[in-house]
Amino acid sequence: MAAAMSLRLVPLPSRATPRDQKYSFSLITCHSTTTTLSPPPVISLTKDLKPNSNPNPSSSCALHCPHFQSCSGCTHEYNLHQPPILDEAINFFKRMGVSNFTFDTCRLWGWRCRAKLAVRGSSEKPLVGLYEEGTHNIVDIPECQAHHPSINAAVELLKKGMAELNIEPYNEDQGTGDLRYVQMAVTTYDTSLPASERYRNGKVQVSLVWNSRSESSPSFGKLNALANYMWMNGGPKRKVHLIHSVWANFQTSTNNIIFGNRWRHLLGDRDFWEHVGGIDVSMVPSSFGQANTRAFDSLLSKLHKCVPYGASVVDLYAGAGVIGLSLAATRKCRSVKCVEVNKESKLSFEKTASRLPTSMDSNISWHHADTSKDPLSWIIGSDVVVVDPPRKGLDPSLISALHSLSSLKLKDKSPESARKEVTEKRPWILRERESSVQSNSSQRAQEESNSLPETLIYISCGWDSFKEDCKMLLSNKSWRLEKAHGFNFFPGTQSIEVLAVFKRGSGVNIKKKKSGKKKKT
Ligand SMILES: C[S@@+](CC[C@H](N)C(=O)[O-])C[C@H]1O[C@@H](n2cnc3c(N)ncnc32)[C@H](O)[C@@H]1O
Repeated sequence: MAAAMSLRLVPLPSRATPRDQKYSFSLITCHSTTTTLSPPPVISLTKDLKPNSNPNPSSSCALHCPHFQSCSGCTHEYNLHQPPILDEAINFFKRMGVSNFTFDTCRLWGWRCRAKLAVRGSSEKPLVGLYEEGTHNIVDIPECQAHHPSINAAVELLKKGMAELNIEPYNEDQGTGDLRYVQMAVTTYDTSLPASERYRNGKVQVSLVWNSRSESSPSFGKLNALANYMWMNGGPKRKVHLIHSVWANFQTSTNNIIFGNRWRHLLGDRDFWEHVGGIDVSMVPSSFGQANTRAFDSLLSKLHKCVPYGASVVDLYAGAGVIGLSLAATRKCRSVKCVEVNKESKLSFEKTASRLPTSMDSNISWHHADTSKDPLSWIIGSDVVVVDPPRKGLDPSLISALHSLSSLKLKDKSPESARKEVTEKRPWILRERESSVQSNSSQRAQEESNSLPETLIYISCGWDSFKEDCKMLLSNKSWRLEKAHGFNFFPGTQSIEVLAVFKRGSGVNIKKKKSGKKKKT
């Protein structure tokens, strides 16, 4: 069984030097145990957050993973509460004018609720894991400490099924074999269990990426047999109900894109629900989902506090709209527009929206669109812009649009002129209706306003791109950085998740500019 953890706050050892005492990190020690997973703790390392000196590994939170170094998934073994990048983040934000940067850490093991794993090797001895750094060799990671334990258990079951049914893993060189990848996503939302037991009893939605074009290919029988094996041995009739559902994805391409375009639900519940940000969230396997469900939930709690009640919000790079919809529900937003390029996310958005409280009076819509095309048209009319781009960061056209806002306001003083210039270009008006979804509890027509956003909330999983984007946003003084928080989304890796809140204008100067302009007219 995978190690679980307990966390406890302990006083500093009496031998601690005055220098050590400055670091709030020193107050935390971790103990790896073999007990089952407890509910996820969230620990805020906020007070006196200072760059780390030279932490002593022996008193730190260690990974304890047998695959460390051979597997490329984790890059550091000790002090998991303090990713090495944290020092740099603290210093960066200080330079950008934010000295009260906070960092929330979360569970250190068993945090990954979503994993995409390559399947290679042979049917008798399948390897299911990640690539070894810089090679095309797969490292088998049966005891991965980052995975939710249900993922490791489901992988073990999969391997047994492959061996029994003689299922050949994919061979990259020859393009032969059946099973290429597997995606394992865990739901920890089983309301029949007490809340304290839900996390550790997570159930797995298994997606088998099959090396064929469709259900009509000759190997479909084998695929069905494997799905049935997993269901019979891990489904609801077993003492330990591990498998939530089984899906197939068909992919024959020789490039390294994991999923093909064709999906088929095979067994179990089609609907997959999780509860984050105060709402029930539906996730189809083809849509983006956050890997660290609990840490995402704590990020959403913090994010909610940054959005005024009744605000009009645009959620760019929205996926299935989890962020936008959770804001709609918790902040009673006047309107929420979600913009996403992956059309597969639409279904999840619709299902999630259908479970929102019926009493909500909010215009909610999801748009299948590329944020980089005419981004200004999405931004105008919103009070708050939320961006959660992929690791590569914001599209340059979006940065330019965000830059141009202050000059726009100065130019277009009359609402009529702004409306004339901007409204005609708005994609949610011009695009085909079927590419968007509107969920409107009051049947009120979509409000169109020409207000410009005062708040920009940037959620980032790519530290390097965030730094560049942040510098760009601040460069022409159209935005200022108000606050920033970090989250330990990926313990054991170099990555952190950042939530940064920008306010429009450079502060005092904006007033001077406004009054100067007034005098002229
Ligand atoms: C980091 S994910 C965030 C998803 C969502 N905010 C969530 O938390 O579930 C980034 C999302 O941006 C989408 N995306 C990437 N490029 C895009 C673009 N140019 N326009 C719109 N969406 C894009 C991806 O498909 C993905 O769903």
